[in-house]
Amino acid sequence: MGALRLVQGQREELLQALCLGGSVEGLESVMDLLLAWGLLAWEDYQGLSVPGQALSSRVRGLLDLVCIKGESACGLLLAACSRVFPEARRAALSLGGCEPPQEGGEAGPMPAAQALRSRRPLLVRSLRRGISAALRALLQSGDFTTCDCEEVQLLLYTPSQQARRLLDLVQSKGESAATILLQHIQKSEGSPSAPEKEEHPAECLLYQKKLKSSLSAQSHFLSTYGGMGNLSLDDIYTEALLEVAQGSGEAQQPLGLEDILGQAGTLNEEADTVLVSGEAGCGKSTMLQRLLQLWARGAALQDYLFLFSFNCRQLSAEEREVSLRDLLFTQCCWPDRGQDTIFQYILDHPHKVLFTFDGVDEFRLGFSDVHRVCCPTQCAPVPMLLFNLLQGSLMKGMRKVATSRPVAVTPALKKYLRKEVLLKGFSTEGIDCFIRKHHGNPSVANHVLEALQSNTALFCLCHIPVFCWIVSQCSGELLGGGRSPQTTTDIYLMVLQHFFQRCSSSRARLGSDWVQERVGTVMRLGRVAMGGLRSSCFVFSGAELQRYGVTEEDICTGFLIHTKDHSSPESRHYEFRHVTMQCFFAALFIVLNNDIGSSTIQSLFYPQHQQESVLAKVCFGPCLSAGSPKRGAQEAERLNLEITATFVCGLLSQRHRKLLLQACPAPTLDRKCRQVVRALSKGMQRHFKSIPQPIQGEKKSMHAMPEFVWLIKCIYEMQDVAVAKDALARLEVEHLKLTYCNIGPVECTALAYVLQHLRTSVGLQLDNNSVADVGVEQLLPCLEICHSIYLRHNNISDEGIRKLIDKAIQCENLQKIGLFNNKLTDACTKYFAELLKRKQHFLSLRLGNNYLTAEGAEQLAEGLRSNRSLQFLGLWGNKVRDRGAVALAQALQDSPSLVWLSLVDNGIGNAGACALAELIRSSKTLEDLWLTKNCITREGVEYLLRALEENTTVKSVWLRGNELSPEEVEEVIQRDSRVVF
Ligand SMILES: Nc1ncnc2c1ncn2[C@@H]1O[C@H](COP(=O)(O)OP(=O)(O)OP(=O)(O)O)[C@@H](O)[C@H]1O
Repeated sequence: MGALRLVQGQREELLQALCLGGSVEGLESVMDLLLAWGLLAWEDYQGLSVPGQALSSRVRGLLDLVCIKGESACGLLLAACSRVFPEARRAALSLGGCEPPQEGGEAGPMPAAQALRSRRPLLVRSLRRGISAALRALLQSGDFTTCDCEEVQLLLYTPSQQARRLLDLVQSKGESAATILLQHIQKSEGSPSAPEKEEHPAECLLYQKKLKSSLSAQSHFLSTYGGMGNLSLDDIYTEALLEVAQGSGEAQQPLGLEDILGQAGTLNEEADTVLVSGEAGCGKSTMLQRLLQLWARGAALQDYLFLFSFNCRQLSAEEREVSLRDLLFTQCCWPDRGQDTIFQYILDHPHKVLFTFDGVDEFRLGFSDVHRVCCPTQCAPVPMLLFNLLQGSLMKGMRKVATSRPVAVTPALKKYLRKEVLLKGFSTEGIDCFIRKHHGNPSVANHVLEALQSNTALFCLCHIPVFCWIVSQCSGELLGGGRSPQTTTDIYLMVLQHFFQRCSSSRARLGSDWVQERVGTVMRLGRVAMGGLRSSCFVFSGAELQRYGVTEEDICTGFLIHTKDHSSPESRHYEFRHVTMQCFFAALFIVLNNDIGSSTIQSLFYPQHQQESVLAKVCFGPCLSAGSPKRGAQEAERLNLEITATFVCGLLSQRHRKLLLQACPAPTLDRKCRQVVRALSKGMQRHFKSIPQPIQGEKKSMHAMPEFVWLIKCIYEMQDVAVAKDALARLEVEHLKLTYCNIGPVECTALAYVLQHLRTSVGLQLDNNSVADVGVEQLLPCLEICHSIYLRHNNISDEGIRKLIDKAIQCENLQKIGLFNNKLTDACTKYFAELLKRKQHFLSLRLGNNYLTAEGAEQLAEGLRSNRSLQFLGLWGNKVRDRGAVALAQALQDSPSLVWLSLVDNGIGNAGACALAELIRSSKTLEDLWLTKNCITREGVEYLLRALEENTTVKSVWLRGNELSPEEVEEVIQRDSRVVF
């Protein structure tokens, strides 16, 4: 198809691709190339760059212009797009095969202004990091004024945009300015490190020293360990699992700490903010703390001269309006001298500065990009300043690392992210390593690890570092022989007891009535916790605590710790050791307080329907002074309430009845328990009501939202089979979809506990979560009820498969397994072979994008040979090569059931094609054979064509991306239309 028709036919797609993410970078890079290739005259370019014009109208203008200019102009546009677009965007478009004009073909020297145009894409790249030096050269030559320099360096521009503004301005100044610039660039290219080897002013170096020593001191200890032994971060820090979030299109590789700021997973080159997201207690703050510590020691991120670290919990307490300068110097680190020089240096060298913001979800109002602050000296409310820094309106080019819980990562924020990294807690090896670090004594560590091995539910909980910390902290209680914890409530009750024991005056063990003895402390801290949650308040002044009646003795229990670095050092401030502990105390308060009525419990379970803060009124009452609850996007607040609700369920479980009766009469507990059960049941019903009627021919399917997973976890905490059964009594679906729901091992335990009570069998789709081998093991109890299980992209290895298949063989209903994109190797194919031999009603096995080779295929073939039911076999993206393809084809030749086989991208050549031709010849059932992206030549295709002549059932053989010339492709299509390219 001609280029003009390609552009006209894909106008909408090109428009979208050039406007993607609202960034002008794509369009401007394309225009750079078109200017360089001479397609755009200078006037055309200026017409398309009118300030204030919307990006989409600029793109439309460009598309109109190239269409008017005709076929070859369209060809160049497509060629430019194919150079600029990343692979995923290119793949979604048809960009033809137009070649750009030969570069460097001009005869003889050309005027400098013209050279700037024809070398523009290169010059933009080389100027990006040396704008200041180029401007200095132009100032010195008198071609530029200071006004010109300021215009180029507007903070709103990205470095590439600044480079373009510079080139445009030089063009408009004429030949002399262009000559100076070219000379300057040639000189700096001759000594490439020259502009980079900038000397830092002495004041900056001194300030850096102060910043480093203050960060070093701040990051030495972990706050959870405050006052409990002297473990430093160095002694206890354990690597947690970091992964690039989905959407970058890259394979999921574990990341190291410094990779957070590296290139891997970048979605938007022009954005500056990297977001690390993870659930409560999974280690976000600790990870940042480690990053700061490494920078302060000179062990990481040394490209950054300054690192400013902010804790959003503390920032959100700042009610004054502040400027960027205040934020750096007053809130972070005060420079002893040369404030102006340092601040100017920061403004001039944004790429030398790194900001970290811990817990952006802790701002009462969610991220918003409505109000703009672009001037570094303008005062604004702190959240506004922070949001402008994150989105790059303020201090463009300065890198930021922010952490947040996933709920607060809204689409509005995502737009401005350079990339998103997921923090997934400890791996199994991480748990082992943490526990050994925590317990200096190896024999205690071994005992704790043994206790965990024998209690898989607890072991799963330990993947979340904060739980791992509690379990380690309470090793005495854990090994003491009592009932081993199963739920999060169990382990928080354990830590409650542990802390009371620690501060008990007598060394003797607490008596069995310890709750009764300590109920006063529990209620006072509970009231503080609850009031704080409802107003997103996590830091409390001494005076506030006094108003709640909190005593010195209460504080000594250790649940509250001093807040580090609070802005008003004259008065002490406190916070709970971890926010989950605050949630737990709030839950204790709700359960034990006689005055709490049904509306409170209701507002806990229906947060979206809450009226003006019923809980706040109950709990804060007259004490409510600072920060009354505000309306707004309070997603993180909702998450804390959800955690609290989960604890409420756990506390109301029959298992803890005896303990709580010490502090609360039975009728009160009964009443609350009934209310909670009703709320859970109603919550579930709300979900079921949202299930759409199935379209004809499709299965009745429910896509669960994260709230569904939370309700399931609440039910699990209650540990009451009757509640689980009742909750699912009215769920009638054939397919339950729980994709992208942050399901890890802990959630798997809860899901299996509840879903095993489903009345009819379901397809359980858990794709794109973090189930892993431990999670697979937890899911086994509900495998009986599954007719299909999909676990695509879940970090599962051969060990997980061993356990899965062991159970699957015994499950009558199970007919389909999907394991695309995990970590499976040949070591697991013997299990699948066994499954195929033993289950003669099994229908579908999909193992694409794993690490299977010919050896694995041969083992699988053993099972296929004796199976009479398999219809779908997917092995896309493995490496079975010819030997594997031959083994599979031969094993499937007598299959009476095979309908669909995919061997896409498996390194298969003509020998494999020849064996597959035999399969085509003999099969009476095969309909689709996928052989895309292999290395079959025309000879191999001939075998397939001949076999097709003898087969009437096959509908398609997919062969795109093999080794055929365009003429051969054309000829083959003519021979048999079932061959698809
Ligand atoms: N990498 C780690 N190494 C050792 N201990 C860790 C690590 N990560 C977390 N912990 C332990 O877990 C506790 C909670 O972690 P942290 O506060 O970093 O979680 P978070 O994700 O920031 O939680 P939240 O979202 O609730 O603020 C830490 O105080 C520490 O005791």
